[in-house]
Amino acid sequence: INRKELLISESAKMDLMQLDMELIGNLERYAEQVEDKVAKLQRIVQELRQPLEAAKGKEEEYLGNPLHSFPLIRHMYQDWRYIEEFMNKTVGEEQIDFLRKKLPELPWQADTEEATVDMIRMAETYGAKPWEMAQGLIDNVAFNTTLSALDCFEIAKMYFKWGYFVEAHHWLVNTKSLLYTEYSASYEVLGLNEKDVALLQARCLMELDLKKEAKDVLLAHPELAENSTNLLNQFEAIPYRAVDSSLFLTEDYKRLCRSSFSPKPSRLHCRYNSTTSPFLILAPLKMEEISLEPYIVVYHDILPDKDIMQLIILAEPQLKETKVFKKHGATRASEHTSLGTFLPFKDMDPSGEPLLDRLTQRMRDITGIKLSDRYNFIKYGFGAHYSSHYDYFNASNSDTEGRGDRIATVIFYLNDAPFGGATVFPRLNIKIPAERGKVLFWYNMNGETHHVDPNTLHAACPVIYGSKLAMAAWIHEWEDVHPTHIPRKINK
Ligand SMILES: O=C(O)CCC(=O)C(=O)O
Ligand SMILES: [Fe+2]
Repeated sequence: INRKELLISESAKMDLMQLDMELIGNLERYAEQVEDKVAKLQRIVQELRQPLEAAKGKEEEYLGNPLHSFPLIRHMYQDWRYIEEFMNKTVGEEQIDFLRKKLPELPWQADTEEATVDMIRMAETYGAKPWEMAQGLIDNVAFNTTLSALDCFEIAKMYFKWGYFVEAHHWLVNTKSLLYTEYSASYEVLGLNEKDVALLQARCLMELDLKKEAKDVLLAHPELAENSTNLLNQFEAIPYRAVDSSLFLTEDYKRLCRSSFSPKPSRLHCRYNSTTSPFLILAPLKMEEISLEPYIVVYHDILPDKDIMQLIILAEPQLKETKVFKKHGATRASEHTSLGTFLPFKDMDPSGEPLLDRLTQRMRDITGIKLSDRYNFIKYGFGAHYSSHYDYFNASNSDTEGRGDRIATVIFYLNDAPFGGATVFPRLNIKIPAERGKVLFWYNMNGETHHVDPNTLHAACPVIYGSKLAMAAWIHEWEDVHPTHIPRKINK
């Protein structure tokens, strides 16, 4: 398994499940071996006890019989030595070894942290309450799964780390109620105990200035009650120093992503564009103008199913992690969690070239301008997102050299992402649901002045269920742009 792909690639997760199954089987064999030893020990206990039980109350008479005293002496001399040996013998060493060897292949702490951040991003973006999330309910999508007390505790700890004490406290309350209601014999083994939960809960309450409540939590716990005053004083003396969260979700982003926000039917009507290319006079185009400044338009039904299928077949085997990290002050935030690949790629199936050429030509017919040489195929799985960003660089770099900045963006939607996954423009109150066959096009820069337009800030909402397949491509300023085809300020 490529570690980094653990969170997003389905095949990596499949491998992980396979390994989990193997480890469970191994643990079961271990338990059988231990059981076997226990069964033997219990049988021996019973056998050894029998003669003594028989002698109870008539010990002298019993020992007078050499047929009794001989076995006693022999047994005492011999058997206990063997029993000691047997007791000492470890069982299931093979299984312990197997587990030890597999440990390095298991997810690491960083993987768990990232997965926890993804869960929190889902909860925050879609406004899912801890108990809803624990029941598998996110933004009105019901999953057939639940979170355990251990899962909830992890989320609580992450919130605490960031100094989100109210949220941490909610998740701790949830952890507690799961601790009590669930069959929890295994929690002790798995390192979760009520004491730790209560301690963190008291700490949260102190940070929230709820001293009395904090004390009550400690008093309710037998191991903490005695020490409660001390603990509270300690908490008070050293206030917790929170670590910056790496979420950076704006209210507008959250509002737009939620299913409670449905895109307004655009007041601008669909029209048939037959101006950019003679080709389109014959085949008019269904276009939906979403905004005039910046110019944003959605084209419907211009990607045939056959092409979509072929694109997916081409790209799937090539998908790699495309995580983009951006520095936000002192922390590195994962901006973008998805799998991706550029098309074309080296040694691509030759049938891909004509397909991509056809797409480029199609977009040129439609928009009047030529897309860059490469398409960026993206696959977002559960929780995968792209946080708010601009597509322009507004700086010179290797991408802009000789061809200018990304003046326009095209997004092809290659499947339906019915739950989450919309593209949103938080500053424009615009939401484009990810629907198969649609093409979204917009200008990042003013068509005349080439000034970058900060209102083009956009993002991809986290995917709640299934995956989202899309393809992005960019048009650069000086790259075969036919200025007559750039819409002028239409609304004047
Ligand atoms: O997937 C989306 O909806 C947006 C992707 C995007 O903004 C990008 O690739 O730059
Ligand atoms: Fe973008």
